[in-house]
Formats: sequence, C-alpha cells, structure tokens
Amino acid sequence: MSDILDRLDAALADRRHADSESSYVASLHHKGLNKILEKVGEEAVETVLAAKDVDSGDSATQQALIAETADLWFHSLVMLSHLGLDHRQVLDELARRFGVSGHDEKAARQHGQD
Ligand SMILES: N=c1c2ncn([C@@H]3O[C@H](COP(=O)(O)OP(=O)(O)OP(=O)(O)O)[C@@H](O)[C@H]3O)c2ncn1[C@@H]1O[C@H](COP(=O)(O)O)[C@@H](O)[C@H]1O
Repeated sequence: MSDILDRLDAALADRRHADSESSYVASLHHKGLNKILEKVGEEAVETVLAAKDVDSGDSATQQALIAETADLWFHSLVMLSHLGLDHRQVLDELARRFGVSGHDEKAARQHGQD
C-alpha cells in the first residue's frame, strides 16, 4: 500500500508548483490552505454520507464509499503536503500506536492529567 502512497506523494511534490490550469494539485496549493481544508471537510462529509448509504452486499454503494474515501485520503495528503508533511509521518504514528488499545491509551492520557 505504501508504494502507491510514496508515488502519490512524489507526484504531489512534483505538481505543487505546476501550472494551475493543467494541474488540480497546483490549483489547490495556489488557492491556499483554507481551500484545501474546505475540500478535506467536504470530502469527509461526502464519505460519511456514502457510508450511511452502503447496503450490505451491494457493490455499487460499497464502491461509492471507496471512491469518497479515496477523495478524502487524497485531499488529506494534499493538506499534509501543503504544510510540509507527508504520509510517512502518519504511517509512523499509526505504527507507534499499533497494539496499544485505544481504551488503554485514553486511560493513560486521563491519568497523566490528574
Ligand atoms: N488522486 C488524485 C485525485 N483524486 C481526486 N482528484 C480530484 O479531486 C477532485 C474531487 O473534487 P470534487 O468532486 O469536489 O470535484 P470538483 O467539483 O471538480 O472540485 P471543486 O471545483 O469543488 O473544487 C476532482 O477534480 C478529482 O479529479 C484527484 N486529482 C489528482 N489525483 C492524483 O494527483 C496527481 C496529480 O494530479 P494533477 O495535479 O491534476 O495533475 C494525479 O496524477 C493523481 O495521481
């Protein structure tokens, strides 16, 4: 999986300063962080709506959710790229969390606040 993420991040870096007319990625960077965040929010909402529409066993609604999730991931990667970050830091964070129960992590956080 991370092969396509590596390739996509390389493409995002390459397209960052391209011509906005020919590159959607360049046009997002050109419009700035607020536009990119607006797209992330929009794609998050569309993902939630597509998930609510999934009919178990119905491949069309499942495919619609997959497409919306891909849009969300893509725009999230553009956001990271705009801020000088990339997917590797996110994967590292997921790796760091791997095997740590969310309940245990939350309890440790709350304990630390006492
Ligand atoms: N993976 C993607 C990708 N996924 C989704 N999109 C675009 O994201 C947009 C989705 O947003 P919407 O559905 O809201 O479309 P829209 O209505 O046209 O958008 P707005 O006008 O509302 O901003 C569409 O234009 C999609 O084509 C993507 N655009 C580019 N990529 C990758 O980025 C690379 C570089 O793209 P360019 O910069 O366009 O060359 C491509 O080769 C791909 O690998």
